[in-house]
Amino acid sequence: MALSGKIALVTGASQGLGKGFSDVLLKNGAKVALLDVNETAGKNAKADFDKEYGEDSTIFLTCDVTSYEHLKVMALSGKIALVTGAGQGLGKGFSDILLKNGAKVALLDINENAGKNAKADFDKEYGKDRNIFLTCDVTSNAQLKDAFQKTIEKFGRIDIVSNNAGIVDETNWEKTVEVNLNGVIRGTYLALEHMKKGSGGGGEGGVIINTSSMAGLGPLLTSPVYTASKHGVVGFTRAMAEASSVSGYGVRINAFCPSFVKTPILDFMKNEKAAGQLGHLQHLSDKILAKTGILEVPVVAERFLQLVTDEEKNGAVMMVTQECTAYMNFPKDFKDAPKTILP
Ligand SMILES: NC(=O)C1=CN([C@@H]2O[C@H](COP(=O)(O)OP(=O)(O)OC[C@H]3O[C@@H](n4cnc5c(N)ncnc54)[C@H](O)[C@@H]3O)[C@@H](O)[C@H]2O)C=CC1
Ligand SMILES: CC/C=C\C[C@H](O)[C@H](O)/C=C/C=C/C=C\C=C\C(=O)C/C=C\CCC(=O)O
Repeated sequence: MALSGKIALVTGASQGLGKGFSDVLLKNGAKVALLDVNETAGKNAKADFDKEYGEDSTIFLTCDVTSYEHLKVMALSGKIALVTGAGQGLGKGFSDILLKNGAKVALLDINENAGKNAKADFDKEYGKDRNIFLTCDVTSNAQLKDAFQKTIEKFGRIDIVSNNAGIVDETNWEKTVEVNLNGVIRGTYLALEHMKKGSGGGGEGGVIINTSSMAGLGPLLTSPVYTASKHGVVGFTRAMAEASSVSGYGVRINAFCPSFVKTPILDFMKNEKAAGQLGHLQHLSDKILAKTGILEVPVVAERFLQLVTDEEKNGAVMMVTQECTAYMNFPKDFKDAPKTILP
């Protein structure tokens, strides 16, 4: 069992030599990601290997090696991800695209029903062993710590963390800050404990994506506290990214800023109870939405994957709107900041 604990990736793995190479790797204890452009043949090869070595020993990924982009995301084979707020909406979309591209995912959510339903959906699509659901409230350090620990116990390590859980509540605004900003800070610090390289940690590096919003870059007038929490996520992420780089942690930390996306969170725009002091501005919500439009989850998830896999990006802030996907250019120096000079 010389290859015990090793992870292999084989292209053209569904038949011929590729299948033979995969077989010998499996026989010697490795786990193998089987890549092939021929989906039927690939699934048949996986079924053969399942019988011989167990379901958990291989994954099959449809992959055309003539596409660099395609191959690059396949680099998620064998990677372990943890996603907060994964039961529905964007977090479920992010988990889906990570699983589709070969990662295993720990799904964390405070909502047990949503989390269990998401797990059941993913079990059908990707097999039971590639995800776990853990009930977890990101406002509790103890629960979040425990969820990181359980992910390590199940999958062995963590490579990708998506601090995504978020709410809109301008009435209980302290909770909005507690979930959206403090939850992201907690998740980032715990992720670094497990992922950072060097003397301070035994990790292997990785990437953290913190979900902010376009409301992290400019004001959303119906939701000032939400806006503040998301601006906080951008500032924290950028500073931590520099700190990670200077400290040699090998962990990239980026912020993700979508405009409105069709998920249940948008119901809050019509919910008077969540409007706090600004109920009188609620009639403007429809006008704002009509102006910006509403994105679909799979489109936004593709962009998220781009940010996860682009190894050049650390401290990047990606915005996603109907018009474009772009990285924000912030001034590097006070002297470069756009300004109006007063007499
Ligand atoms: N949908 C949109 O228009 C946009 C959403 N966002 C952000 O994306 C993230 C995800 O939002 P959506 O999927 O749209 O919302 P959603 O409401 O559909 O999903 C949020 C998930 O987070 C979970 N959650 C809430 N509080 C939690 C806590 N304390 N601990 C653990 N899980 C918790 C919920 O149970 C839910 O499953 C949020 O941070 C949100 O602010 C950013 C830009 C646009
Ligand atoms: C570079 C920045 C340029 C322009 C930004 C605009 O000026 C403006 O400030 C834009 C804000 C846009 C926000 C868009 C969507 C955000 C949605 C969410 O984060 C979550 C969804 C709903 C919460 C909203 C609510 O219920 O009030």
